[in-house]
Amino acid sequence: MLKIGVFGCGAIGGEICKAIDNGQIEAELYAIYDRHNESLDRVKSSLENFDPQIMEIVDMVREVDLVVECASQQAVYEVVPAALHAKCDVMVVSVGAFVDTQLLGMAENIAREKNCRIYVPSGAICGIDGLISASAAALHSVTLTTEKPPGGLRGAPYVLENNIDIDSITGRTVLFEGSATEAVQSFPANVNVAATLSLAGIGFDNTRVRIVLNPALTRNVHEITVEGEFGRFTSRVENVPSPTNPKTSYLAPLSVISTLKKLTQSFNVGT
Ligand SMILES: NC(=O)C1=CN([C@@H]2O[C@H](COP(=O)(O)OP(=O)(O)OC[C@H]3O[C@@H](n4cnc5c(N)ncnc54)[C@H](OP(=O)(O)O)[C@@H]3O)[C@@H](O)[C@H]2O)C=CC1
Ligand SMILES: O=C([O-])CC(=O)C(=O)O
Repeated sequence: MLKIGVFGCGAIGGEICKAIDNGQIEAELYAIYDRHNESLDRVKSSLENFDPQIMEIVDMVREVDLVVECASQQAVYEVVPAALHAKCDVMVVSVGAFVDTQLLGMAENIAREKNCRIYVPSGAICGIDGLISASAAALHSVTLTTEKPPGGLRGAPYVLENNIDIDSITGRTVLFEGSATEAVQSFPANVNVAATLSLAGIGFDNTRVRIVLNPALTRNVHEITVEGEFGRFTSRVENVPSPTNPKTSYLAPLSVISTLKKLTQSFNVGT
């Protein structure tokens, strides 16, 4: 049975652990880690069938077959090289870290050398399957409009650096327009989806991103438009936010769970 380690036990990590524990994913939850003991305790007490060991990443990668990073962009720098050097596969959720071309190149090189896999789930967006299919021919443009209520954007570096008082904004307001490169650096915990789109499509510099604050919303909305030789598609998802982290949509952990299920199933549907 696939031995999994989960690095980061917040909104996403907690759901993944539960899905392994209740048998939705046929794997062993071998190890977990988080920098907060309360998060580790919360996850452990939610489990009925597994009693994972708490392990720092250096020890975790020696024991498991796959590490799931669901912590932060900063954690990707620690988790991905450690896993790959130890010949351990890795699934990355804080995908925005891959805007760093040195990190991305290094990860690809080590993975090739060690014959390991790096998995990036679709996360909180719909349409990655179509974009990947379309990318087999020429792509002309990829754009993402992310629209969130204040809780989904509060605390982002861009908001803090520009002294934007998001709680005083009463109407729908475009906060940011630019490349995915700038977007994932300015909103590292809000638009990792822009990085996933960039990696699947035409790269970080060519993927256009608009971030909109909408106090009237209760959901996190991501709308994607792709144009290319195949034609044109638009996908729109109205995501229920996670109860413990309003920045994170519930679809994100579901996407990780489904990607993990794919690894353990013999029959797989979708691009
Ligand atoms: N690809 C996608 O579509 C999506 C990606 N994400 C990203 O996924 C990641 C996880 O999201 P979510 O579960 O909601 O986040 P949470 O904040 O709920 O949980 C993450 C946990 O990991 C901890 N953590 C962060 N960095 C480290 C580290 N270096 N070492 C140890 N523990 C660490 C956090 O601590 P602390 O609070 O102190 O940082 C927190 O306890 C985030 O980076 C988020 O931006 C989210 C939604 C969609
Ligand atoms: O969960 C979402 O809606 C998107 C998100 O936070 C991210 O991509 O970082």
